[in-house]
Amino acid sequence: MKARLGLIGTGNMGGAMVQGLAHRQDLELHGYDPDKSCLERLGRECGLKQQPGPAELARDCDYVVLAVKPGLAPAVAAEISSSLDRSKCLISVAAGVKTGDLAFWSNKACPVVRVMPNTPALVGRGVFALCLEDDTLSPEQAGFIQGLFQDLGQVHVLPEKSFDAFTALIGSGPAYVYYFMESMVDAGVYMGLGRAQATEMVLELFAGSAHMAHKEKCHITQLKEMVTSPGGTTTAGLGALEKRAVKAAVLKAVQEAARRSRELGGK
Ligand SMILES: NC(=O)C1=CN([C@@H]2O[C@H](COP(=O)(O)OP(=O)(O)OC[C@H]3O[C@@H](n4cnc5c(N)ncnc54)[C@H](O)[C@@H]3O)[C@@H](O)[C@H]2O)C=CC1
Ligand SMILES: O=C(O)[C@@H]1CCC=N1
Repeated sequence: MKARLGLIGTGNMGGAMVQGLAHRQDLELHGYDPDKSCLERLGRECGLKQQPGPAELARDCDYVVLAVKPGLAPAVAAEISSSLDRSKCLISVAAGVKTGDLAFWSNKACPVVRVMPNTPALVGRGVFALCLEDDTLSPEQAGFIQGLFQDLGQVHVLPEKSFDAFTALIGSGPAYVYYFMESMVDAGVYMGLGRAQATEMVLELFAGSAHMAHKEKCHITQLKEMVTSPGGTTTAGLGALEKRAVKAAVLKAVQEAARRSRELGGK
């Protein structure tokens, strides 16, 4: 029998999960979102079954993914609580929202799993943190959930205390990478390259550099040194980055994101 997985909220993250899991023959995907346009598109493209509301979705599904904005999590968890039971599992991807609060809002009706994803899940290359600390979670449920997210990318089982750090670094991470990519493309345009061609070059620069870092297995600093000839162009460029404290700015950015994650969780 197919496992029934329901997504409450099919925006950027919920939608990415639906698209990433659409190929799985052993899953029946359900969705609810007040925005009917994204539900209908996912119905057409991915075979998502539309549900009339969160409570109906929770009643009909074995695994219920809460993919709404963190501020909506208390109300939605409370709304579905009477449709949940011990055989089901509530999975939240909401930034900052803690398992203890989710269990409280949903009246401890079923086990709760906290997940922090990132958007490359859309193309099967997400990085996920899973908090599997709820002791009412069965080994079968834990195994199923790990398998689910392994299908969407790389999985790290982490204690909940590491979630603010993971959220700040990896959940928000794609935005930092795209910010840096955008800056590189703008620099190319500033130096007279065409935007389309500069974009193509920068995308391959990132893809090739990441691929090389995976393959070569040496320290990232060594890879940087391989590019940096004494008295050459790279050391001139890196010197300008150091002068503007870009690494310190990156550390600060991740710290600020972690602070916001704690704030969203009410800490
Ligand atoms: N976008 C990202 O990169 C990541 C997002 N997250 C988390 O995922 C969650 C969703 O974020 P996004 O997908 O980016 O937001 P989004 O705004 O793209 O999607 C949220 C969806 O929830 C729907 N919605 C609003 N009220 C609802 C209700 N009562 N019931 C069901 N659906 C409702 C909206 O129509 C919207 O489609 C957030 O809690 C966020 O913290 C976590 C990691 C990464
Ligand atoms: O910006 C946010 O709050 C969400 C959580 C991590 C990535 N996006």
